[in-house]
Amino acid sequence: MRLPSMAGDQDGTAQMVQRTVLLTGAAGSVGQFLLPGLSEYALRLTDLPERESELSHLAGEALSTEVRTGDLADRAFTEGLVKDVDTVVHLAGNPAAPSSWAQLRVPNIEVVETVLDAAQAAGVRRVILASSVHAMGAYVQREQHPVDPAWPPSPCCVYGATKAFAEAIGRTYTYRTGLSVVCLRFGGVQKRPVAVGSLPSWIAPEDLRQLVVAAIEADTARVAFGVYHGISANTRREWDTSNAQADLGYEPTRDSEIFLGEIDPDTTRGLCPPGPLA
Ligand SMILES: NC(=O)c1ccc[n+]([C@@H]2O[C@H](COP(=O)([O-])OP(=O)(O)OC[C@H]3O[C@@H](n4cnc5c(N)ncnc54)[C@H](O)[C@@H]3O)[C@@H](O)[C@H]2O)c1
Ligand SMILES: O=C(O)[C@H]1O[C@@H](O)[C@H](O)[C@@H](O)[C@@H]1O
Repeated sequence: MRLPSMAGDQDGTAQMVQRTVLLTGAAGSVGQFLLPGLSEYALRLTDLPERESELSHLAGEALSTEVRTGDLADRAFTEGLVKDVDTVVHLAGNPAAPSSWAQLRVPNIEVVETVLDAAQAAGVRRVILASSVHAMGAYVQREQHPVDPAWPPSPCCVYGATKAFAEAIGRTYTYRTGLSVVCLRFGGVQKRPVAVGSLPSWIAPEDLRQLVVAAIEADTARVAFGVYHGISANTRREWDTSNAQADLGYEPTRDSEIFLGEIDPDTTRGLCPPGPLA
């Protein structure tokens, strides 16, 4: 599958241009599942300096893959990183739920603002934010589902609240600057679900790749801003993905149910029950 974008030449002739996609947090768990789906793009992979060897390994021999390491909290580094980029797929952050505000403030709040600000200043077309079902986890914990992505955020933990904030600041950037922002609320990104409790919110690597490519490719005139649940076609799903189908053409193909007979019988969901904040 080729995914070219069309751009006008100076003489008016249409030309195929390969998009440059910046993947942050590329050495992380989601990044490694996602990368094989992005082979049609010119890629810029980034992560912290201590992950440089993993990044170089991931980049392999591919000529169109560039590696840059640094801390996204460093504004000057991030400003340089987003130059000449078409789409930022922003995965970097602290994915641990529950975590304390002190552990989340910089990676999940300040870095998001830095990335959005640098991206809009550099003329980036779209930023895709890795959000989470934890932004809506309290609905599921109260058995209110399927969760409609248009409902107000109802985080089950501070981690989920940082994701809801990221969605809100993303929407602010779209409104004020025209930067397109697409927020994908991933469920559990795993090769296979680990327990019965994670069957409803599993997203298979294949569906993750399809969803992110669809989010990169969606026309900005149609989708300036959007929030979508990133979940496979699970028999037990508690997350409405119909707007992802309507807006992005997302057609998940995997169902966690096929693993039922071979996983841990624990029915605890990955979401956070009420209790102390962290
Ligand atoms: N793993 C899941 O199932 C899941 C589900 C929902 C949402 N998410 C979200 O997806 C994203 C990726 O999650 P993951 O599981 O791959 O996490 P991960 O911890 O495996 O990877 C995150 C990466 O971000 C990098 N990073 C963190 N702070 C950084 C900074 N200041 N500058 C540069 N790099 C930095 C880390 O070094 C790491 O490699 C996160 O935003 C997470 O909240 C993950
Ligand atoms: O980061 C997250 O949001 C994810 O964390 C994982 O541990 C959970 O299994 C998954 O359900 C979450 O969606």
